[in-house]
Amino acid sequence: MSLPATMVGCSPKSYLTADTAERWLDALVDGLKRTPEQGEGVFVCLPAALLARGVEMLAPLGVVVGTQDVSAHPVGAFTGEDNAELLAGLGARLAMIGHPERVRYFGETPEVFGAKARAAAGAGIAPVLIVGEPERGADPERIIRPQLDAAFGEIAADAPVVVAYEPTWAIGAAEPAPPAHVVGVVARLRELLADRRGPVRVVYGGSAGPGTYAAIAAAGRAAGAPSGIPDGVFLGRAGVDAAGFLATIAEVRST
Ligand SMILES: O=C(CO)COP(=O)(O)O
Repeated sequence: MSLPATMVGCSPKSYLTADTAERWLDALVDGLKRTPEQGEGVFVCLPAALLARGVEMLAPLGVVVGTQDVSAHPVGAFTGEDNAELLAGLGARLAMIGHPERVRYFGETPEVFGAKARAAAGAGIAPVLIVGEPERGADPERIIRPQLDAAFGEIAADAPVVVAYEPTWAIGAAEPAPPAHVVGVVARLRELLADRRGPVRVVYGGSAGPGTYAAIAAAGRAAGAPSGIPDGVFLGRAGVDAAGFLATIAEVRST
């Protein structure tokens, strides 16, 4: 599977209901249809219950649709689970793995993340690996290396992956991580990812919204570090507001 060169996306987490999801999808379709690029370079990671509807509405515009989770288990007697074959068959091309909210609220471990990455990649779904240090001031590389290893130990070197740098301390925060910090970590991440043989994209997430990508890109240029500029941003709250998501998409496309 190929990945778009630029990737600007949203995980609406568990903010949506049946009604608000329909309005959100309608507003995205409407906004994207007004742009020449339509859904090119846009991705969404939806709750599994909204996957089929999201694919139906957004995939025709070229939006890459994925999920926020994937079962670590195969097809079989695992009540409540959404196996990777099922998700892939419904049109999922991405699956988020390793989000700190999965650790905090659901007790997921690096072993579980590895098993989920294996299941996703085995079904042709690109893992969106969420990595980042838990506290402000912690050494990002010391944390990120084992996070990457947990997944890369389980998937082929040529499997496509998206790496979302999301420092835990910047998720659900008042502001995103400082742009210069993001540039430094993303530049190092690209070095750590250099031996991947398949497509790799690096995005930034954590209180991102309109203005975040432009600020990071400006910091990367000012530092003379183009490799520190991510391939896009990954929104949570700010993207649940369709206007905020569309504004961010326009900004990334024009930066
Ligand atoms: O966790 C996130 C995306 O996965 C980001 O969430 P917020 O943008 O709401 O901080």
